[in-house]
Amino acid sequence: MDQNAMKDAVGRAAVEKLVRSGMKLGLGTGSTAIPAVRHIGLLLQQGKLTDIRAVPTSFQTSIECEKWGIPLFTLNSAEIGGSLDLTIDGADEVDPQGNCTKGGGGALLVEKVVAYASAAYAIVVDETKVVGNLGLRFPVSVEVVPEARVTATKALESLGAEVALREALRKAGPVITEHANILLDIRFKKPIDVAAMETELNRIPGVVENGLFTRKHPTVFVGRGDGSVEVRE
Ligand SMILES: O=C(CO)[C@H](O)[C@H](O)COP(=O)(O)O
Repeated sequence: MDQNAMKDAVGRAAVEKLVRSGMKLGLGTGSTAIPAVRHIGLLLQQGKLTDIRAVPTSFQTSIECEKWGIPLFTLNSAEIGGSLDLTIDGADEVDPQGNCTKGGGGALLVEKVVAYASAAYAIVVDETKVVGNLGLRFPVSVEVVPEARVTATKALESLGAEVALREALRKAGPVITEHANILLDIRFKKPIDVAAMETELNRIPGVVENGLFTRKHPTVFVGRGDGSVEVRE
């Protein structure tokens, strides 16, 4: 089974198991979360789901919801009232405890606000994302105000990280996030205390948010090459 089919299968499995009519849903960003959004859209169009109120985590997700007619709100909308029943999102890496890193698609700031405002949290990944320790192979994303690029880089290096400014692919210069910030990608040489590091990174002046997600205990759906989906509660 190719990777796209695996992402489709894992997104569908999470929606089938967890999404119910009447829910207030956080919808994630990226190539694994979007098939879950599509499946919700399909079920709404078929009348198998009703009264879904969705909060998207990015421009990409909003566009996908618009395509499917999924009703969109913000966390501030009266219809949402700052809390969600469930969020489904992808991840860059997930460890055996369900801690994960996010932000490869640059949307970590709203993804974290939405995740931490959700009663239940589900992560959908393919099997290549499952690791023993976070942040050694795929970098942890750190969203920083542009004015703090150099000072934050030095502070991150003093925590033992290798730091790289995320460059845009088809534009000269850095990636600019949906909140007009830059992203520093940091990689560690040895395993870190992920919960402590999530707090520590946000203490650096100019850091807006970081891509370590350790305060939720998600249900993790892992898509495998043979087409099966493992559910880790
Ligand atoms: O955190 C994210 C975006 O900010 C994504 O969920 C994460 O990067 C995984 O994306 P993909 O499923 O495309 O690999």
